[in-house]
Amino acid sequence: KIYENVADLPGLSYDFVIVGGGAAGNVVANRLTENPKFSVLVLEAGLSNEGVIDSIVPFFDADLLAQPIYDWNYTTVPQPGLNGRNIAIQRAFMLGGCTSHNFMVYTRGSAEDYDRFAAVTGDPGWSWDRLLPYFFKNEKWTEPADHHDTQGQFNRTVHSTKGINSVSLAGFQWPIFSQHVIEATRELPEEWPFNLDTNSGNPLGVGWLQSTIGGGKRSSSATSYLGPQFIRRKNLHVLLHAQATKLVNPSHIGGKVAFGGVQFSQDGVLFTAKAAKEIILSAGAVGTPSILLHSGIGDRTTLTSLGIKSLIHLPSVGRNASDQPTFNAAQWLVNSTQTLDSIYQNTTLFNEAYGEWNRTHTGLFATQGGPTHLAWLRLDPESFAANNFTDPSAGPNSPHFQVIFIPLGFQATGNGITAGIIVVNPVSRGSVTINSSNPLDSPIVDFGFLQSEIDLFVIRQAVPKLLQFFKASTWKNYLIAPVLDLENLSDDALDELIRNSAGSISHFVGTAAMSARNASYGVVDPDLLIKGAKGLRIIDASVFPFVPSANTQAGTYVIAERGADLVKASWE
Ligand SMILES: Cc1cc2nc3c(=O)[nH]c(=O)nc-3n(C[C@H](O)[C@H](O)[C@H](O)COP(=O)(O)OP(=O)(O)OC[C@H]3O[C@@H](n4cnc5c(N)ncnc54)[C@H](O)[C@@H]3O)c2cc1C
Repeated sequence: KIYENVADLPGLSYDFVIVGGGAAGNVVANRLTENPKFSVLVLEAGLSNEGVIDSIVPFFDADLLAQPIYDWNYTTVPQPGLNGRNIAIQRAFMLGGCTSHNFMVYTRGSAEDYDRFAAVTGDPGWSWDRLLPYFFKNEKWTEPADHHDTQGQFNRTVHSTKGINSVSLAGFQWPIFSQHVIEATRELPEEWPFNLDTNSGNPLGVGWLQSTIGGGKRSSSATSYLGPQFIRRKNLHVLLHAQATKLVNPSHIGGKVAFGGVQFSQDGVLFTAKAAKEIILSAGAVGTPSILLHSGIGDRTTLTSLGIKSLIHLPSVGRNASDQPTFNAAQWLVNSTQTLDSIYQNTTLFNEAYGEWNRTHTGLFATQGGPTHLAWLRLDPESFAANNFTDPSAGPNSPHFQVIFIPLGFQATGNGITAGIIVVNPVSRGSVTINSSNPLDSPIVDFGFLQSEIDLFVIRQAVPKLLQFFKASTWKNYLIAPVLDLENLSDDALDELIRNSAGSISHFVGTAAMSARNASYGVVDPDLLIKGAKGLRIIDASVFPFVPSANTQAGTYVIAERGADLVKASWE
């Protein structure tokens, strides 16, 4: 059951207390309550997702992001790599976490990404082969809203229809634009090969977009893992408007620190939820390290200087943060009215599309207002060596950059298209720190964007490769002109443009990374237990040792599915 008010909860003592009802937290809550003997409380700081139309209609994703009440409204510190700009950090303040407001793009990454997790943690359980069953537990492959013929658009054998969270091909395909993208892959099969399914573990190439959408509606962790058949379980309680402040009642057991409960604030009043078995932090890559630091888990010197009693000296808390920078300046005006610009510029078309969605959950609004295809590509490995860089990818079958093809030029008048470039293996690292002992103060977040020259290099090298794609003859009568003449920019001018315009694709991870049991760094062991603590685990995007070469929700779901099994294995 979902509660809005702490006074309505039957009690405050549970077997498991999960902090954060986001991508990961709701998976863990669902899986643990499969066992009727386990009682679970989820503490979620944000609002309900129920009935929020901008979270339900896929096309309204951008409208939702523009509403501050559904966001934590954090901003980064000035980013030297972005010429000193601060950038907005989008983090959902609602049940379902970022899966309730994200762009719904479903991508898993490469097999090598997960094999690298297994290698750095020394636990083969994190390898692709061992995680594939967890991808399948998560994914419920669903026919697209328009029931179009999907032959040649995906590989059924790498998907599962038995999971919980819906995934589908787009319910509206932008046929003219899509045809050009596919035709260009035919013209340039060496550089831009078509890939039937980029979610097979071998992502290289260009493939059709897959999204966490089912029946023309967003499928979030709240609508799926807390769906009606689950949330009615007697042993599953979710409390909204409950912001965890810190872990409390520490004791020492066998040389480890155990915490008796989680302190949280509702309407300015503090309460404590007790966990008899485990506390699980799933507050995301910003929230989780903040709670740890306020609980005395982090770098001892920093904590002591803030007047916080240090309980576990773990300097890696809040370090190793990474996000994938994105550069969206490759835009063209096009000779077609069939782009998203037409919908945004024409109220009649907009209302017709909304009417269709309201009647049948089909049409333009049954898919997000974004990409039709994604490409995952490599740069020449020798170009890295020639510039004294080490190849940052997880292996030869993993990409260096992603391209998102969007039939939208962001034009006030006329029509256009955009091809966004994303650095999928950033080497730059940022941090989450605190500068006060008040847990309700905002943490200090640094993305460290483009601090390592190699990240800038990847974008600079990707630009000419991208321009080459749009030289394929199929585009000839379709493209009118580029919005910016990227082709004739000097390297210096391009670097400056990148630093002045790059932004975040909101794939922030790694702030409480897992590492091998005996490693001298890291925050959690391969079982996701906090080093030096007892009965305390982290299950969310904070534990990624590296960001996978993917959008991060699928990877987070999989960490949570396996994480839930690790918890169960300890207690069943
Ligand atoms: C704008 C945006 C677009 C994105 N688009 C995509 C996409 O298209 N595809 C994709 O794969 N990924 C996308 N992502 C990334 C993906 O959604 C995240 O990686 C994923 O949701 C992370 O899951 P999580 O469980 O770690 O954290 P979250 O999903 O953020 O969940 C954390 C939850 O904890 C709650 N919380 C935080 N602190 C506290 C506290 N102190 N007390 C109680 N509750 C707390 C939060 O309110 C939130 O509900 C996007 C992210 C954003 C922000």
